[in-house]
Amino acid sequence: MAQVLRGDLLAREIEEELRGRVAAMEAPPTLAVVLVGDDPASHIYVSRKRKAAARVGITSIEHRLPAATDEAQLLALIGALNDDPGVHGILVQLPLPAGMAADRVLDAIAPGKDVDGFHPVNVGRLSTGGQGGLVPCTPLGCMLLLDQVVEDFRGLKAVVIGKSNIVGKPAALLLLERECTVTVTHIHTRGLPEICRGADIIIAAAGVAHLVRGDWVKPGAIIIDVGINRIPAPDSRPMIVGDVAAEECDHAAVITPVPGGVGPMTIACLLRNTLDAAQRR
Ligand SMILES: Nc1nc2c(c(=O)[nH]1)N[C@@H](CN(C=O)c1ccc(C(=O)N[C@@H](CCC(=O)O)C(=O)O)cc1)CN2
Repeated sequence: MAQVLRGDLLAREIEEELRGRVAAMEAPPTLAVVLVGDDPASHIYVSRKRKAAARVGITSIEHRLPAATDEAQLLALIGALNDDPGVHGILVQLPLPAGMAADRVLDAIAPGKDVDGFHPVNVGRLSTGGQGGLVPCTPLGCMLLLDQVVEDFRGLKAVVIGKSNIVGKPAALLLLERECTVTVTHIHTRGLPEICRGADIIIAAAGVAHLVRGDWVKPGAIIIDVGINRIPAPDSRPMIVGDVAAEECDHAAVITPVPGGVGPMTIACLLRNTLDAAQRR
C-alpha cells in the first residue's frame, strides 16, 4: 500500500510556523488579492487564501473587479498597489477573463511583491538558480512535500507531466536544482506511459483526470498529483479527482491525495512567500 502524503496536514504545520514568524514582526504583513470576474473556482480559492492568511495573522485586502473591467483599469490598480508601502504582497488570481492578457498584467506587478512568483524577474531568478526570488506556490508546495519523503534527490529520475508556467516549468527547474534528472513532458509527448515507467518521481500536472494509470508507475515511485479535475460522480454531483488513477497505484511508495494534497500546500506557500516578501523589504 502506498503511503498517502497529506498536504493538508503539512500545510497546517507550515501555518503554525508562519504564525510564530508573524507574531515576532513589528506589524503584520499585508497581502493584496485581486480577483477579476466571476469564475466560481477562483472565488473559492481566494476565499480560502484569505481565511488562511487570517489564521496566521496576515492582513489581506481583496480587490474585486467585474469581468468587464478594462485592462488599463486593472494595470492602474496594480500600479497603485506597487506604490503602496503598506502592501507587501500582490496576487492576481488566475485565470483572468477572456480578452485580458495575463502576461501583461503579471509583468506589471513589482517583482518584490510578486508572491505568486510569476513575474519574469522571479522566473529568471528561478531559472538561474539564484537566491532571493519568489518561487511559484504550487511547485514550491510540491518540493516541500517531496522533502518529507526524499532524503537525497541527486540522480533521481523525475518526470514532470505538464508544461505550464504555474506548475510544470517551475517544478522542473526546482527538481533540476536538486540535481534530479528531469524529463518535462505534456499530453502530446509520444510514449508518455513508457517515460513515466522509468521515473522515481512523477509530478502530474496535465489537468487531465486519471491520465496516469497504474501501469505507468514503477514499483516504489513517488507520485505528486497536482491535478484538480471536476468530473461527474455516480450521484451526478461533480467530484474532484487528480491526474493520477490513485486506486491503481498501490505499488507506488508514496502518493499525494486529491483533494488534500498539493492544493492546501499552494495556499500555505503563498503565505510563506508573503512573509518572505515582507521581511526582505
Ligand atoms: N494567482 C494564482 N492563480 C492560480 C493559482 C496560483 O497559484 N496563483 N493556482 C491555481 C488555483 N489555486 C490557487 O490559486 C488553488 C487550487 C486548488 C486549491 C485547493 O486547495 N484545492 C483543494 C480541492 C479543490 C476544491 O475543493 O475546490 C485540494 O486540493 O484539497 C488551492 C489553490 C490556479 N490559479
